[in-house]
Amino acid sequence: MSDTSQGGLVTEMPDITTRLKRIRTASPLSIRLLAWILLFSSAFTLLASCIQIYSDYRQDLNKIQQRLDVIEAGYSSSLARSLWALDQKSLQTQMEGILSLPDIDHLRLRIEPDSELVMGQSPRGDVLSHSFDLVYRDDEPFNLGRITITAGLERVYQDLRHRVGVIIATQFFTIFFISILILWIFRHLVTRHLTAMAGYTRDLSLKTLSRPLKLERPDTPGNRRDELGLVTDAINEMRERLNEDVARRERDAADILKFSQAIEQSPSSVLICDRQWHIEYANQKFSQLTGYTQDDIIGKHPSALVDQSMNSREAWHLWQAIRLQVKRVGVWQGEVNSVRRNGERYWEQLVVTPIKDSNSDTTGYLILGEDISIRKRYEQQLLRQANYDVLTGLPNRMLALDRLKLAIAQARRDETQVGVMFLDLDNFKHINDTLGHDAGDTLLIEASKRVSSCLRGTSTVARLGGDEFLVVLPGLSGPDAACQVADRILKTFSTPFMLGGQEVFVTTSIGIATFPQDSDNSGTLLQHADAAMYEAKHKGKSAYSRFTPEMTEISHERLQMESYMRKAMELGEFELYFQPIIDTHSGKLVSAEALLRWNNLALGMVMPDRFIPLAEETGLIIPIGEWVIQEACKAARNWQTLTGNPIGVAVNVSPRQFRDPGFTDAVMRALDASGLSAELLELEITERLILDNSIETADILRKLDRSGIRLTVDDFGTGYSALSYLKSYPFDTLKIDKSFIQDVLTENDDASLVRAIITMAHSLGLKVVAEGVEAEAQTHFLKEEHCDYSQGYFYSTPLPEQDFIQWLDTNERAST
Ligand SMILES: Nc1nc2c(ncn2[C@@H]2O[C@@H]3COP(=O)(O)O[C@H]4[C@@H](O)[C@H](n5cnc6c(=O)[nH]c(N)nc65)O[C@@H]4COP(=O)(O)O[C@H]3[C@H]2O)c(=O)[nH]1
Repeated sequence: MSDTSQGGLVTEMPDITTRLKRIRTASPLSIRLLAWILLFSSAFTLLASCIQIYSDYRQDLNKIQQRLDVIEAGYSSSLARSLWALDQKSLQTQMEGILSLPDIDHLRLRIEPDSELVMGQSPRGDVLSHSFDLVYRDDEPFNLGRITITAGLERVYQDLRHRVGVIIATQFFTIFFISILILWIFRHLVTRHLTAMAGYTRDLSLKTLSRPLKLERPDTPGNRRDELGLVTDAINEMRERLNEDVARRERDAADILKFSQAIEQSPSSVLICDRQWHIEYANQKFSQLTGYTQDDIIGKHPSALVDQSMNSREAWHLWQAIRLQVKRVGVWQGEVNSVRRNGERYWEQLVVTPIKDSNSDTTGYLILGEDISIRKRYEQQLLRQANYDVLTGLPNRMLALDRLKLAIAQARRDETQVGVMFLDLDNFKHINDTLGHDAGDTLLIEASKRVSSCLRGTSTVARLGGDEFLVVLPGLSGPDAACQVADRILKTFSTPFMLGGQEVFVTTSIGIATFPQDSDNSGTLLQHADAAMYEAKHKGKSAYSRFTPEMTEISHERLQMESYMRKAMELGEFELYFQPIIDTHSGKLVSAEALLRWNNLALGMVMPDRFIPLAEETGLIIPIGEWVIQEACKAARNWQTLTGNPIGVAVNVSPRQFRDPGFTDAVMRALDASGLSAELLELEITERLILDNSIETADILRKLDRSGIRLTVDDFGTGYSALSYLKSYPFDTLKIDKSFIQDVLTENDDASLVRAIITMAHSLGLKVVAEGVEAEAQTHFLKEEHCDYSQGYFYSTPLPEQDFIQWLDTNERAST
């Protein structure tokens, strides 16, 4: 039994507990409500009951009063008669009759003159008395006495109490049950839902956000419109908004994480500074690059990280300039010599930009850095290569010309003179042929040392190529000073050279021209010195000659060539040769370079190196160049028709031609006329042209690029070889000058340079053509180094158009 009862208890417990819980959770509002209902309804019913009881009480009193009035009306005359007749029995009967009436407790009859008859018991408590005279009417009225009837109110009061009790009891129970009913209805319709809402809101968290609030009631339009429905909607809307906010925050957080990881793992070093340029953040790459940890540099100014050899004032000026430019232009880019923690210096390319918020207010600065030390080293090496002669270590033609121009400018200011000497070793070709190239090289090195030993520190001796040297003597007091130097040079050549174990006497011929007497133009001074040198050679070797105006006649030849050239177009003396450009890996033809030849009756076959500079100088290059492009496009279209394959054509463009305002139109016309697609035309532009860095150059290049024409930097390595410039222009291809390819297998320096150029070009997205490939071994090297295309005698020499078509035919058959 006990088990069963315990079992019953156990099973009932949760129900009771939940009920209690519910009552506890529901009680405050319900009980308060119940109390208010009871209070108001009790007060109301009490008031109503009081009014009711009072009115009943008044009615009872009225009834007694009416009864008394009725007694007076009914009994006064019969009592008076009985009294008149002294009929005691009748009187008594009547008085008993009155006494038997309800509520009448006592009668007092005062009979005139002084007797009194009393009947009934005198009531206790409140009474209602009524008296009237007993008058006998005969001829005249006789007042026989006065009767006083007393009605006790005890019964009325008892009734009243009873009624009050009944009313209060029924009202209480009615109110109580109505309240319970109301409470139940209210709980069912309202408070249980409010409790559910409270529970839902209490439990609401990011985990439960996806669960909407649902009340346990039918989903009817009426329910949806009532207050509970509105509050539920409001809570669910709030939940959805929170959900969206949370999702947005999660997305933002994921984005922020992604960006911060990208910055942290960026291959460039990243510094973030606050508005006062104090470093706030540095990424891993920065630490790898500089050796500084975040803690070392946080709060510091970036100027603390630049080259220590730069004094703090310089560093401050540099950062001041950066700050100003960033403020004005919005970005600063440049190369800075920075220092690692271990004191090692390195070059980095910096880009500094402001970080702006949504209101475009600067909140900090971003400094991106890239280690360009390797590129810089190669650039310097290339620059050296471009400016210095590898064999002798002397400046080359280009640098010598620069120095001559500088010396002339300086002399103009100081009103001094500049001597220009052209030196040529006599019989050098003969020595080279008989004693071998090594002896030739030794001679050139030794000769350059002897010439240098005769000069002051401000003078320049340069090797122009072969056995030709140029000496620039700045700040001379007069022309004789140059002659003295020439004398000294001739003297040093009087001692024999040790070449291949033998003593060899080598002499030199020197031509001298002086600024300003002979010319004020560097180019003309060189020509004059050249002419004077020929004069010295004619004099007999080991001599020097000063320029005289008569020597200009020598340039007569040049003038003649110019006049022939002017007629060459009309006479159809120009012809295009084509040299194949081959895919290094597959060995297949990709395109051909158009190379101009001039067949002149008097001069014979003239090579472009001889006549193109003159054509440039005279401006004839513009019509000639236009003709070349037209013919080249026509030829390429023809190959396509013949072979069914698209074969490109590369055309050389000289600087003057490129800068001609009609150039781009001429190119477009040639494409239109031939029907060649623009992608098959490639324009080769020398590196020197882009170095002028002018806006027009960039504009023309971009215009050509937009039309689909491919652009190549020609003769790369012979100019300033600044790879950084290449980034700014839309070039597709870079052509390594043949001078590098020639010695690629014998000179380590050349090999490493070619390797570096290919790597750098590829990193800039450029294809590479190696020019001057003459041996199969070179093609192996180029394949290993992933050089894209090759061109040179190994594949084919430049061929007249008909021969090239034949070559195409054989080559096609060979490759299929
Ligand atoms: N040693 C050696 N040389 C090789 C080899 N493969 C090709 N070459 C030569 O190297 C030169 C390559 O042309 P470039 O560097 O553009 O240099 C060209 C180019 O700058 C200029 N040129 C040629 N045709 C034109 C033209 O139509 N317009 C302009 N503006 N310049 C031209 O004249 C220069 C000389 O042209 P070319 O005498 O035809 O000389 C050509 C070609 O015959 C090789 O394996 N070994």
